[in-house]
Amino acid sequence: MLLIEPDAVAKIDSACITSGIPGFALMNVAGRAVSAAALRDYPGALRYVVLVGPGNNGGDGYVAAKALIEAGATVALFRLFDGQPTTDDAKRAAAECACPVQKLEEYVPMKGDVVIDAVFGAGLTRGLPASLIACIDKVQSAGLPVIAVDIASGVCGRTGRILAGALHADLTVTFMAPKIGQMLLPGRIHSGRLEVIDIGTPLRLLERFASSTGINHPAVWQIYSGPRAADTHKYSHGALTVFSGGASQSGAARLAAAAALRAGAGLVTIAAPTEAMAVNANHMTAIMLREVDDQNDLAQLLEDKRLQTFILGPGFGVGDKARDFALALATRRLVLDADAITSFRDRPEDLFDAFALGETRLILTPHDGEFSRLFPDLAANQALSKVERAQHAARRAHAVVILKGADTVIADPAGRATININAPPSLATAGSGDVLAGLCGAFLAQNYPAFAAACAAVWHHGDAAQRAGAGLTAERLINFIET
Ligand SMILES: NC(=O)C1=CN([C@@H]2O[C@H](COP(=O)(O)OP(=O)(O)OC[C@H]3O[C@@H](n4cnc5c(N)ncnc54)[C@H](OP(=O)(O)O)[C@@H]3O)[C@@H](O)[C@H]2O)[C@@H](O)CC1
Ligand SMILES: Nc1ncnc2c1ncn2[C@@H]1O[C@H](COP(=O)(O)OP(=O)(O)O)[C@@H](O)[C@H]1O
Ligand SMILES: [K+]
Repeated sequence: MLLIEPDAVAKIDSACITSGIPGFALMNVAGRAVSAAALRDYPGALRYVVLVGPGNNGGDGYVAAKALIEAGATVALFRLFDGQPTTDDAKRAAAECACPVQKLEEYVPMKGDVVIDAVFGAGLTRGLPASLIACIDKVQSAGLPVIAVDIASGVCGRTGRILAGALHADLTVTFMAPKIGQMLLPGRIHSGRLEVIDIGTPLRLLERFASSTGINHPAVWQIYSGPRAADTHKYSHGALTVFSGGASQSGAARLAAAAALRAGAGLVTIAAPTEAMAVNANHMTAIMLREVDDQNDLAQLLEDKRLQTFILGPGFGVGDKARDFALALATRRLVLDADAITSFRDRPEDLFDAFALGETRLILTPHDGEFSRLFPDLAANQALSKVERAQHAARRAHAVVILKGADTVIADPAGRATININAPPSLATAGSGDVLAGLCGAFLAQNYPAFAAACAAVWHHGDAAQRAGAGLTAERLINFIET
């Protein structure tokens, strides 16, 4: 699904005008859609309180106020700052709205109020003024329902960040397409339920100015999935090898391996050190087991050219061995997770250089902590959004980066990115990252390109968790994977 950045809003606006669609016409549709949503969702409101700002977001607010009055509702309008609106369209909307204007400071919340936030939208450039923050506090402590126009005021539409204060909306009525900041945290939480309104912007303009970032969706990998050919065999359907840690840390590799098998990898092998052979053998049936202690054993394993895909990291332990193994696997497809990521904290370039040439074949799956070990400068750069951090990292590492969290971002070296939105919070459970690594390995082994494999893995991870419901454990999660 398309996403847009706030910068694109003004570009689309002027392209519409060039195409003969006046901005005021769009504003009218937008404002009327807000009033319709308010009447639909809160028909029992005693008063609709419209808070307006100086730009076109405020303009939408004047249109909504006018439409609500025409529908017979009681409306009160409060304006941030003295003076007239600053844009021609907003001036016209204000002039056509008969509702008396009061100062924002004068607003006293009353039971039965429904607040419509039309203060700032795509044009927010800095933290909120003190008078608005005071008003937000009043609204929020009175527990009033809030409908945000386009974006909840205070949320940055590019990063999802809150600079200084922001409203918590119950519903956001947004226009044209969702904004990136409504998908990333904490902006997603501040947006409440999101309703996207087609205000008549031509699709060709939307597509021209849409972000290269989209919402993660099966359309990204659909062309690579499909039924198995009748003459398939287990090697052609993806042979995957997962490296196990020592005897007491071997569970993570088994979780990854079991998830991969469930997700359709044809043949899954755990490569374990001698000390972990018995424990692995005790816990596995369909998964193969192979003894690999050191680099010599690994070199022997790699002589089998059918083995093209590997997972290294879950429970593996941090250190030289993880680093050496990862570098030895540089000509194969590799999912690098957990300890194996941390193992490169002092020499990340060694990893990046090893995978620099040829097709993208490395998937990195860091959570924020692991990310900051490999990319400390990107993690510390407050100007970057989570999407931008992942994009920079992917370019630098010549890898697909899955930057995990409640708003997981997947990025590739070419600048493509998706934001995943189907993951429930029940995934915050020990071992669920190992299951994700297994899913990545499964799709990579089935010859999905790395970006498609990563997107499919993250989506199926969330999908399985949704179906598993409450009381999720990593083991249970695996049983709900359906690909
Ligand atoms: N196709 C379209 O384009 C359509 C767009 N539509 C609507 O237009 C909205 C975008 O409108 P917009 O560009 O006028 O921006 P908006 O959010 O109203 O704010 C800009 C004003 O706020 C000011 N300002 C900013 N931050 C501030 C702060 N922290 N504290 C104080 N002031 C601050 C800023 O001042 P400046 O930074 O320039 O000094 C400027 O005056 C969009 O979200 C949607 O609702 C619809 O009508 C449908 C068609
Ligand atoms: N609040 C949340 N909502 C949705 N998904 C989450 C949330 N918290 C964590 N996750 C997901 O759960 C997984 C946790 O992985 P990770 O941090 O590696 O944990 P572990 O090491 O315990 O397996 C990641 O895929 C992450 O995106
Ligand atoms: K708003």
